Amino acid sequence: MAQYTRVSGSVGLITLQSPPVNALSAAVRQGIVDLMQRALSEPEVKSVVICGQNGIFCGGADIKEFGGQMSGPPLIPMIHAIEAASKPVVAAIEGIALGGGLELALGCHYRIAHSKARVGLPEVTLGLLPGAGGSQRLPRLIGVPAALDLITTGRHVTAAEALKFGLVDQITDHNTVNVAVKFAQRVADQPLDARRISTHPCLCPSDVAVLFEEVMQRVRRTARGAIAPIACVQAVRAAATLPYNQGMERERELMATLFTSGQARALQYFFFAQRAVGRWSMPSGARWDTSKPRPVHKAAVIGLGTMGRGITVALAQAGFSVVAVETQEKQLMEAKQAISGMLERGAKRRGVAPALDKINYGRNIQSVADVDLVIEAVFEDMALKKKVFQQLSAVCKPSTFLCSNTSGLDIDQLACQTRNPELVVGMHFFAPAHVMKLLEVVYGPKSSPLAVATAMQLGKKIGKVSVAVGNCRGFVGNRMLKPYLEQALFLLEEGATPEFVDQVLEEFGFAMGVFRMSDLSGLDVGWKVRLADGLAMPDPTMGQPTRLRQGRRYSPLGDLLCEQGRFGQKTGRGWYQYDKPGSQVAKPDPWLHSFLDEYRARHALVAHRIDHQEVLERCLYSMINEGFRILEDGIAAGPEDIDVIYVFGYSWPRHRGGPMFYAATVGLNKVLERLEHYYQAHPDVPSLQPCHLLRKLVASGSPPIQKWREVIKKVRSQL
Ligand SMILES: CC/C=C/CC(=O)SCCNC(=O)CCNC(=O)[C@H](O)C(C)(C)COP(=O)(O)OP(=O)(O)OC[C@H]1O[C@@H](n2cnc3c(N)ncnc32)[C@H](O)[C@@H]1OP(=O)(O)O
Repeated sequence: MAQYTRVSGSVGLITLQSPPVNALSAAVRQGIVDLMQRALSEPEVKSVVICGQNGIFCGGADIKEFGGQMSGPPLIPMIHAIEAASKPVVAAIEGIALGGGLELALGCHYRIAHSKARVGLPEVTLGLLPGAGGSQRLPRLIGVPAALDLITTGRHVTAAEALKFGLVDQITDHNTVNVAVKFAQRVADQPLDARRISTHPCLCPSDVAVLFEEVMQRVRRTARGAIAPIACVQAVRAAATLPYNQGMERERELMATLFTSGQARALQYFFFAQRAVGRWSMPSGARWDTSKPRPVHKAAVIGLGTMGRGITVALAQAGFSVVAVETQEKQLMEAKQAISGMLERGAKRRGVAPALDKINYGRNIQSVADVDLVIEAVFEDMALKKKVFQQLSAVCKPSTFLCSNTSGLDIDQLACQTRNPELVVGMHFFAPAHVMKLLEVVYGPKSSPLAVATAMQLGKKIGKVSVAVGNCRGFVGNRMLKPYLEQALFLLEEGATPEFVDQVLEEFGFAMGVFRMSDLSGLDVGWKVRLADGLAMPDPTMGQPTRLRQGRRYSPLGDLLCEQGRFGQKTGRGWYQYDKPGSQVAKPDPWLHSFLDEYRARHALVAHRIDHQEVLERCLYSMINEGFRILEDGIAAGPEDIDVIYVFGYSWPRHRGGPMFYAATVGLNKVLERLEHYYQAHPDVPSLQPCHLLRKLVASGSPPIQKWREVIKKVRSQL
């Protein structure tokens, strides 16, 4: 909807009204069309101002409308009509002008923005391009290089930056609508021809062809298979090389391809999934909207290794007072230096003062007595963590929340060490903790909704996308990673090379294939866990068959590498070789290939040709199958939780929506059929056995992902 009022006698004020972000729904578009006609037909009205209610100009097209039949007046002619109007039209931009919202403003003759407003064309993040003339008007207004930057990245810019670009005409600290109304009065009689951006020439730098080539190469390199960024470059190239009308035609063609693409569907699903994870629930029925968090003013971090340092930085940067504890003097000094460096670099990037004074360092756990929340980040060892939790429980005030940054240990066992187990939750950060967006908030059987709500809110305050998950080995992310890693090793045993497996996964869109990723993380991390679990055998003569554990197939390949001291990048050798320890450039290693040949010969394994399809299906479907088990067990409340965890924590390509959305795209019956096929071929690999929920969903006619929760609920109620 939109509302019309006449202000100061001669200005027609059109206010967009569509909470929460005044998106351009069919009703809003109809309102704009009707009210523009009214303003133009009223002789007393000399100029028009367009604004949005509640301090928000416009969040762009209504994304909810994209899935269905589009109705109402289309955006392009609506914006053309505004630009062609015979009376000056001024956009009063408060809050945000994004996507179609900014395109609407670009159709206006003038743009006045509040100093706190942000503008941008984020369509690329939804698998689209600015298809309402934005790709043609923006380069005409601010030049090709700046337009390419904004359109291919989708980044939001501040009003100050927008003014520098010439994207807005004026910024104000006062009431933007009042300022815009006065401005509209002043320009009422001004000629409009020069204000119609579509009539401007597109000014290009002399080396524009080189610029497009460079940008296209960069975009292809970073897009990981996403098509929208490439189409964005093509659209801006059309603006730079074609007359406006032909450029618009090219924009339309490119948009038509994107609009119906699977990638756009995946990205739009992901947009809503990201927001859905904030509406968490627990199997007990506790929910985000009925559980109030308690404010946290002062926090503590125990253990200043890599994770503890990152967590301390994240907390301090968000304005929390932090007590950072490390019992070893040398470690403490090193950590202090590293944390200060991280804070200084971060502050320099953001143009603010480093939050060094937010942190108090200490070696004594007694110093956390008065904090509201503690995040334990000591070494991943249950006995050590239990000891720390006992100490914390004795030292801290009774109301302190005690959180563990474990990546997969049992939260309940830690809770049992404390006086108030209901205040214990897991807060699983991802390395580097001050950079990575994901936080798994893990509730155990005793965790209270208050503790979950508080950890979720803290996560939000430090800029994380927080997902509440249940307590099980590896939680969601690492639990699903296990079958994926396992399949990758089995593929090596059967004839593949690390390079081939990685190439297939990287072509799929992962930032790194499984072996390059393992080399980066360090092969010794998983090895230590397997040793502790009695899976990796330090001595091969100890009796267990080498490739079998508890009746299941097991690959000792990773253990054998570690026994040779090959821990990955840090030792200069792992699944690949590196020029020197710490180097990041992975090169195929002939030693490893001979090692695999010898290994296969020793175990009478006949290498066979493994193709792309087999690598993808075995690695991804085994992981997806575990995802269905996680849903069945109630560890994740819905598929969105899993997808958000995988995109933000495990570099799953966002334009494929996440593993569960991908399964829906492939077709659940196909995933089931292929898992059955592989399970038949490998009956000693239980992770390939299709789980009950997957079968149930297929039997229910493979409903769309938005309806899975209903089936999950039924399956759980039958357990
Ligand atoms: C014909 C095709 C033309 C396409 C051109 C386009 O315009 S495409 C759309 C371009 N616009 C965007 O990409 C903006 C998307 N929105 C955001 O980036 C953010 O929501 C925001 C506007 C910056 C606000 O962020 P904030 O953190 O304050 O709130 P939320 O993100 O939680 O959003 C609040 C609720 O609003 C819903 N919502 C936001 N934008 C849209 C939108 N464009 N269409 C529909 N709904 C939108 C969002 O889903 C939240 O709803 P909940 O029900 O609360 O989850």
